[in-house]
Amino acid sequence: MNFSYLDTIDMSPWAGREDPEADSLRWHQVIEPLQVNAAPGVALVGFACDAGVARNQGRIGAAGGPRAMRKALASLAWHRRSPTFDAGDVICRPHGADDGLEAAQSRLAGRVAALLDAGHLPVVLGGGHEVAYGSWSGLARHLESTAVSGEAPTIGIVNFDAHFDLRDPGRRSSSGTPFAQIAAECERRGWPFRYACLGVSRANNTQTLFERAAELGVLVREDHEINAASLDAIGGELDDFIAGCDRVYLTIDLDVLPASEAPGVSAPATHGVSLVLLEPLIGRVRDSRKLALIDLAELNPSFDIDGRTAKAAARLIHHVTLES
Ligand SMILES: N=CN[C@@H](CCC(=O)O)C(=O)O
Ligand SMILES: [Mn+2]
Ligand SMILES: [Mn+2]
Repeated sequence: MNFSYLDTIDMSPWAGREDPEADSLRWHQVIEPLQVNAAPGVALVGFACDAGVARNQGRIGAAGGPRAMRKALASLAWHRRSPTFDAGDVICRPHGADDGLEAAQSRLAGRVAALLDAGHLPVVLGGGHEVAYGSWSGLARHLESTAVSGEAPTIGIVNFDAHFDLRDPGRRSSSGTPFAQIAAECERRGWPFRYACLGVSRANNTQTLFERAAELGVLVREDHEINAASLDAIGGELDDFIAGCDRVYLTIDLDVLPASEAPGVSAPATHGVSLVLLEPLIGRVRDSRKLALIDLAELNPSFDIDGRTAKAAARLIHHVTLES
């Protein structure tokens, strides 16, 4: 692992309220900058990038997502036991006419793979949903290097999203293409492609995307299907999906939340799936013991209202990293 970046980790977002009473710690008082040979724990990595959103004709600003998520997380109460680290940012920088997206995704993959090799649970803070291709590539790199020769790992992708993000990458990938890119990469490697996309808005995904999802055998649940009455049944489907996978990659596009709960995204959802419904489903993924990697995408602080979306993201990070 190349640890040269460890000296540059910016801990300035980790500040906030301090209570004088005992057992009153908050995230900012516990989180540490990642060190070489640190004990395995949760490792936060920022992906400061919205080049994929720009390519996808979206509202840019997601590059500010990692800092806003850290600041929202800083003051949340600490209820964990194992260590938590800030593993710095991967920053997407243009080089001349190149917006730098592929290079940034590749650097993210390297960092995620190294964190996994060191036994950490990476939580990647996006960034547009182009983060997913970098995140998954890191897990793939890690599994490749640890797998018994010739064995194809079954990575289950659980995506909470109003969108499939299965657009044809054609000549240019974007925030709308990561799962099509991963499907193609799985095919190239002879690996199974297992994808669950929950919270999809029919009104915001074309017929072609629904057809592609069907061809790829995607487990789909639309936004309006996820309600209090269906929650247990959909949770059961999720459990069955996970049972068929070796490891799970959980990716949360914050635009799965209703626009009132998450206004600070590129493409706010008119219907969405409320946090109240999302949390129990995410809890099932967490408790599966197969969760290897998490990312949160599309937080765009420039469109947020009163930090609502950043707070929702922080709450989800808190929830998904809770120990039983
Ligand atoms: N990350 C994905 N984005 C959506 C954007 C949709 C929109 O802008 O309305 C997609 O490509 O489908
Ligand atoms: Mn989306
Ligand atoms: Mn998405």
